Amino acid sequence: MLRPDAGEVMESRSAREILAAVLARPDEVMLEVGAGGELLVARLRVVIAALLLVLPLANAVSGGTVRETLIGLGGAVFVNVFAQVWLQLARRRRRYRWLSFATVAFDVTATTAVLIVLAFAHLPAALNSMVVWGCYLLAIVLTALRGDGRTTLFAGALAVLQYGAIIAAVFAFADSPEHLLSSDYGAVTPGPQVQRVMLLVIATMITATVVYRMQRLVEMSGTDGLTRLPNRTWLLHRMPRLLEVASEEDGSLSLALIDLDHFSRINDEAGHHAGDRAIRHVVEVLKGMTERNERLVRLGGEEFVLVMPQPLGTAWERVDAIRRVLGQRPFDPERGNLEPLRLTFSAGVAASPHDGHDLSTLLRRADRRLKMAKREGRNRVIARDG
Ligand SMILES: Nc1nc2c(ncn2[C@@H]2O[C@H](COP(=O)(O)OP(=O)(O)OP(=O)(O)O)[C@@H](O)[C@H]2O)c(=O)[nH]1
Repeated sequence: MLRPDAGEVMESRSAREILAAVLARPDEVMLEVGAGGELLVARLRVVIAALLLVLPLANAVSGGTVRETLIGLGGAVFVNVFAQVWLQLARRRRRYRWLSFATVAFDVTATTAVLIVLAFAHLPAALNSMVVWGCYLLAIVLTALRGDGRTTLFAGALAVLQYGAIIAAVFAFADSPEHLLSSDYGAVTPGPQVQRVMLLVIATMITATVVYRMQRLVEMSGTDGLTRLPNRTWLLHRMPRLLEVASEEDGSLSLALIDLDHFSRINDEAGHHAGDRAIRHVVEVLKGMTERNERLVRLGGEEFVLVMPQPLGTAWERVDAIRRVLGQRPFDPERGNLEPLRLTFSAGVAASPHDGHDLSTLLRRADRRLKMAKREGRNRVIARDG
């Protein structure tokens, strides 16, 4: 039977499942991607804030009142100070879980604050200034870079609530219809305001869909198609953070490079399809033996990595126990009169901080030990050089 590929699984999700995915905390790889997005948004905010400083000066030069210029300048300085604070916090990637919610609240509320200031100067400006209102849309759309559907829905809900409150307040404060007429901004009427609120809702839905799609693509790019295990991309994205956490907690992190022995023989004798099934059989056994805090990754071909939050000695014992269990569970090729085949693997283990502090050093060490295990006759696990 053909397995549906990841793309088909993605398409067949119900609306409720999609909503649940958008509301869920993103996976670790997506959080890493989102932290990069937060930093990008923070840098963009610094540039926009710096441009805002020019506006009050332009107002002064073009004959604006001193009061207007000072209010504008005060607002621009306020936004610049916060933009710098958000940038410094975003540089400490993923240190603060609340950061993206705080920055989203800031972006939306800063827009609302400007509309309120405009309302005090000229009531219709609060509801008919397209440029400032457009900042709500920007705040919502930019949440796509954070890759977290929860911040998108938060931005949308906050924008709708705050703008809805401004609409209610403006209509409540306008004593007569003339108060809602402006030569610069036109007439303020309820119809277009409802449309604007609808546009905010639509922008939120579109952005949430983009986030959902991005999350699924990242998930697919980090998943191996044959075994559904995390793949090399996942390892490259995730390991630096896992190593960082282990070092912060003064713990060890071990990595076992596992390579099936004489696997080409299975392909030669039983065929490529049986080879695929043999790989899935091995993965089933390995997955059955791994614990909740361990991660099994398919690096490529018949090569796997097992990541364990254990020191070197314990990790060696774990992998050797898995090796013995695999030896007791032969693979049935279900073809002709071929007997069940006993599959074995060789493995090299390396650990942080014992053997190194980064992924490439650990992989190099583990590979050296794996090669030694192959040379010494296969079906063994080696955790030390020489
Ligand atoms: N069926 C199948 N075969 C694969 C897959 N990926 C890699 N292989 C095969 O795995 C075999 C790996 O062969 P080698 O790297 O020479 O090593 P080996 O035969 O396992 O021998 P040693 O590693 O030296 O013990 C090749 O025949 C590949 O075609 C896969 O996804 N499916």
